[in-house]
Amino acid sequence: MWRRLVQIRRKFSTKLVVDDVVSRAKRPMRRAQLSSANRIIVKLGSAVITREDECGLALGRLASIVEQVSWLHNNGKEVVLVTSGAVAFGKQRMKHEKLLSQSMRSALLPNSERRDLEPRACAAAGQAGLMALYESMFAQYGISCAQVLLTGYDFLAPEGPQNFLQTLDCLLGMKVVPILNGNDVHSPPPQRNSDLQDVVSIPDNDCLSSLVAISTRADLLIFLSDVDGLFTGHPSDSKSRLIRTYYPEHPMQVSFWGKSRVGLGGMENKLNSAVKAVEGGTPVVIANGTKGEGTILDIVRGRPVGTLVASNGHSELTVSAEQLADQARSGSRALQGLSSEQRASVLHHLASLLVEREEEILAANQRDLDSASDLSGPLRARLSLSPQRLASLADGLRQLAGQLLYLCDSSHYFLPTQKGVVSRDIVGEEVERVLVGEGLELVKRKVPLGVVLVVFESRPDCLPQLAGLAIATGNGLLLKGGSEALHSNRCLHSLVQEALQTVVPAGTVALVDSREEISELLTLEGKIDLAIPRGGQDLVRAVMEMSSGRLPVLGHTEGVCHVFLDQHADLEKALRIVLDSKCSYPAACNALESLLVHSDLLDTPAFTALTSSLKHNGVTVYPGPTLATLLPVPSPVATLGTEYGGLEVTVEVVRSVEEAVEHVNSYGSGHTDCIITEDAEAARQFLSGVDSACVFHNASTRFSDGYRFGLGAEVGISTGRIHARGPVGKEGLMTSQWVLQGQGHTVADFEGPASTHHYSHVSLKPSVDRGSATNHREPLENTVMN
Ligand SMILES: Nc1ncnc2c1ncn2[C@@H]1O[C@H](COP(=O)(O)OP(=O)(O)O)[C@@H](O)[C@H]1O
Ligand SMILES: N[C@@H](CCC(=O)OP(=O)(O)O)C(=O)O
Repeated sequence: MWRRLVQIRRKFSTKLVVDDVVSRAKRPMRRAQLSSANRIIVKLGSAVITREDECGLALGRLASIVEQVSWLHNNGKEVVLVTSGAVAFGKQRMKHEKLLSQSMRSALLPNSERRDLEPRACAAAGQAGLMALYESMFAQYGISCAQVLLTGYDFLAPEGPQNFLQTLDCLLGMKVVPILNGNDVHSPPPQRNSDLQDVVSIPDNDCLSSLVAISTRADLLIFLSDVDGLFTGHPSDSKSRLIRTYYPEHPMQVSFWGKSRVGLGGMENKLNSAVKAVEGGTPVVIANGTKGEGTILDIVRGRPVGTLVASNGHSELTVSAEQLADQARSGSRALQGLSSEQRASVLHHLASLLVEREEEILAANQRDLDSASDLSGPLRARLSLSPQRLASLADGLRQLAGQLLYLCDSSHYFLPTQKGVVSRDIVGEEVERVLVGEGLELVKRKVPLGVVLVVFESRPDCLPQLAGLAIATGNGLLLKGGSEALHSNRCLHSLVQEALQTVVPAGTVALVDSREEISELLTLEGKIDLAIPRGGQDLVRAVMEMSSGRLPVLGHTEGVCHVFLDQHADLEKALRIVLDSKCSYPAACNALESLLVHSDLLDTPAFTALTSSLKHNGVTVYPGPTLATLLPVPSPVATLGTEYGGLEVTVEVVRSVEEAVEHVNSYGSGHTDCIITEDAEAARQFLSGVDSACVFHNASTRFSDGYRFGLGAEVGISTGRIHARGPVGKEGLMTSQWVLQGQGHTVADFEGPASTHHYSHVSLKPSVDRGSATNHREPLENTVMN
């Protein structure tokens, strides 16, 4: 059929049209572009049309579909409906008629002797019922519809598909919704592989829709069926996964099992038809038409519903989300196979590239800044890179590399050294070694998580930090940066690739381009081990929603950081700390947002000096409700706990350390909070009372950072309460593995009446040699550890 259609089209179409199809087919298509689709074909499978209990049509969902189609139609879109269900609905009607018309004798005949319901007759009966329903439903929205029944001749006749195309053009021009179906009455009963069928019959409506989409040069084809989309295997198999995006240029491994209750084609056929449509220039979404109210509108709005089958623009470099995850997994294994010296040298290489290629990086960054003229001050600050920033990123990477190389001696457990280097590699590092019983040793060692996905906003400087941490810890990494930092991220990523390429595959650290890949990656249970959204709360929430509990998510959320000025604060320290916390980088999440002042300080020159110095540095001060009642200031802030991300700060009054602690725990975000005081007891109270990831005494909140903590770099700052809290460095990307080394031991040797061994559980000193989980060790008591 396809071959013949192409032949006919070649014969009758102008060259211009054929070229147009080829160039349309090569256009890469993303979900977001679907909102500009004008001509939309919506195909409804038989299982969408009819009820599961085989008792008539599914009126509720048909009404919802008609409502959505009408909305699109009334908003200027050209919608064509392709409806199946005539045979399935007709069968239900005919069963009833047959029962009424047959004699008692034939009703009692065994099944084998009864005549089957003739599908063509069923189609004739069902089609009339269907159309009557569509007519009355569309009429509710003031829309007329028309029936167009097609056979293979309409496409393959010598004069080509002109006849029906002209009809469709005319109907669409008159704002009538065409409702198409195969003309089953004029077609032989469907028999696949029959020559006759290839000539006159269209195998099914998936195929028909695809032919119509190509011939009418539709912008979008939607297949509504009774499953959520294309799965890797049978949808009810728990191991199967919904494929979010399918690029025909990179076919994926999919297995097909059966059809819907009443469907004709099956999913394999649907996918083949979709691929043909894509080759003809029309992207396709396969989605569930049996659930949800707004599936069609969601698809047209570009939401991640169902499976998008679309061209990736024939890019050799584009691979599916799943393939990206697989490549990162192999990359992680390759990294783990390297020595710590090798990984350290990759980090040094990357550090040098950041400095040597400064000009190239800053030029790419400038392109982003130029096209982000509408970005607010704080976001612009996050986006911009500088020679100093690149130098400190390079420094951080060298710090990370340095941490991979340490000496072990008897007086200091780990010391950096020039010679006699022994690896203290975090990959495989022993954390515990226990003699379980005679000859049976248990080792707990650190291993990388595997594949980590980080979604970050605005800040391109995250990229080398994240890549550095992944390289140091042997993790594969998938990165998705904000579109505003596209050029900077691409440039920095190419440098990471350059540093990596001689030792591990390029896919070890991959840059993900599109949002839909993210929504697909976030469903890849078992392929991605941790997702880290690094940005505002909206991003964190969106990532959590998209993964819907399938992947662990490490939330890096907002930073509503406080500084509390106790009554025993040293003014000179207070001034330095407050200004540094607020003004050194106001867009950072560790910047000061709320200043709490002890009430005893209100009428002192110290307070006046502090507020005027804030004003002098361009900071706008917003009074809290208590301050507003005590001083003649403008009206108070509407809400406490705001993250300004700019040169603004809330100032509020508290009467004691307890009140300060209470305030921070109520309005803070659990990020970083600081007390400025010379009173050791007040400091102790604050540090033990405040329940945040980082609590400081007499130090700027801006220290809350992986680099400044000596972690080399950070994945983000976790305000969650799991083991990775505060600035998350290498440790946050590791998990552990237990290794048990026995000599034929059984549990029965230790437990039960015939036991010969007993549990000793003696702690041994962990080995510092990587991969030495089997070495015999001395008991911990006998070894000195500083
Ligand atoms: N890999 C797969 N992914 C999704 N669905 C599949 C797959 N393999 C088989 N199917 C079956 O395909 C059916 C949908 O195809 P089909 O019967 O042609 O539906 P329709 O009547 O909507 O055209 C589903 O009900 C599902 O059971
Ligand atoms: N012309 C037939 C269509 C059969 C068909 O293709 O069904 P389906 O696979 O459910 O889309 C009918 O109306 O029943």
